[in-house]
Amino acid sequence: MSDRANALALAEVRLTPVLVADPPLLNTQGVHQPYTPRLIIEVVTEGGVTGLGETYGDAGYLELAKPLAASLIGRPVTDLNGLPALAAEVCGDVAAAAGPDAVDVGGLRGVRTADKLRLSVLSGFEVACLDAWGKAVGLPVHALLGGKVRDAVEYSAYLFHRWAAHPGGRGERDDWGAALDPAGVVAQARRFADTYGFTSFKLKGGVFEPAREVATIRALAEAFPGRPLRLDPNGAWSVPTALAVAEELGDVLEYLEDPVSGTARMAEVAAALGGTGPGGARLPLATNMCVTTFDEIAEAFTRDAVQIVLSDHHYWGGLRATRELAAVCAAFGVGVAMHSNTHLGISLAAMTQVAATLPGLRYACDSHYPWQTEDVLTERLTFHDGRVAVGDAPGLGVELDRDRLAVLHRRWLADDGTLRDRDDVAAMRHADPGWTAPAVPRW
Ligand SMILES: O=C([O-])C(=O)C[C@H](O)[C@@H](O)C(=O)[O-]
Ligand SMILES: [Mg+2]
Repeated sequence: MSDRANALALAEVRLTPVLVADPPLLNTQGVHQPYTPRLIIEVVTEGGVTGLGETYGDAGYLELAKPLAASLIGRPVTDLNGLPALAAEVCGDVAAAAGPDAVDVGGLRGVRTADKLRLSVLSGFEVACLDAWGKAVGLPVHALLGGKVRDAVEYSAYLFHRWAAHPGGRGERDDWGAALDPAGVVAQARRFADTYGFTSFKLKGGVFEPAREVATIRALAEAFPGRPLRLDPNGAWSVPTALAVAEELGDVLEYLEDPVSGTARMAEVAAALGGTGPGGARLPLATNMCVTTFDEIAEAFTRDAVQIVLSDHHYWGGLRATRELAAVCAAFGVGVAMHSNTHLGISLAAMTQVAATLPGLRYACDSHYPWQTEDVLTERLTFHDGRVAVGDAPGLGVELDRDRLAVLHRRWLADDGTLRDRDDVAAMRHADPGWTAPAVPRW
């Protein structure tokens, strides 16, 4: 190996699970726990460069990350195409943990398959390797992906019905207050717009009966005339309910996200929707639930079940897989945008780097980041005019704050295991002891 290649070989990989404060955000499954698990990955090259990655931190992901971390030692950071085969070889047979109908967090992340679990883990390593590679050669990650086509990536305000505080005084308190009716959600949207400059708005639905959520979208449309609005009940509605909501809101929605559960029902809704929406065009359906793997694309696209796929680089297998997804979507005339789950700044930087390289990205991306008051970076990423600037600093352009990392890791160590897996249903039981995962369709 040349000296240069040797310097790019991996000498050390560090895994640090953390628990991150999360507000009491409501969704159709329940409510967010006061702390959510994330996994921070550091890869260190022989040349002394450290790359950062982040992915889901639930126990099942962490278990796969350990053997993958060990097997990376000695391999070059540039060997990204070798990661899937390596993960398949060393991560063991996780099929038992992911039966045929398994889902993650009640379906909020779509199906749970062995392949997808592996991809969700290796994506964190891919990002860390890209960061290290970029830092080693003095190039931003977007350059390693072929170069940026925009200088800033637009994000939407991610609106949630929420309580002022977690039940029983658990967790941290923030100053957002409750948002449980149209006025509360409009006030939340106003603060997002004023603070971050967001001009498009997504409401997490499926929490209250549809008429109440329709009224909230109407209130948002009145408060922000002409602005793109989305509603996402996470598959909680029946086909007739979805069609009724589409009929009522077709003139103000940019798209309707996962109104129903599963490709077959999405196809039914899409087929029935001809003629609604602005100018008589069909109101598009978006998903981050029924198309979350390459295996699910063929059926969904040939049945015209979805018109926009919300990619999530974590579970699609990384930044390069996200670009492959975008290419497949483009070939089928399907739009692409970006989904988010609670995440920190490393993932926001990764999302921004890859989004900057996608020519066909026409929708503002989702991000939970403004809800996260804690981070592991020395400097938080910032939104201006609803956008994150795409810098040209080497790698992801972010730096780890070791003290913050240690604090959030200590919280993970101190937990007795109840918060190490995201469980919105269990969190809801602190407010409503009889709460169980709602049957779908809920309405
Ligand atoms: O668009 C989505 O479905 C999501 O962002 C999934 C998340 O889990 C969301 O429901 C949440 O944070 O409660
Ligand atoms: Mg969604």
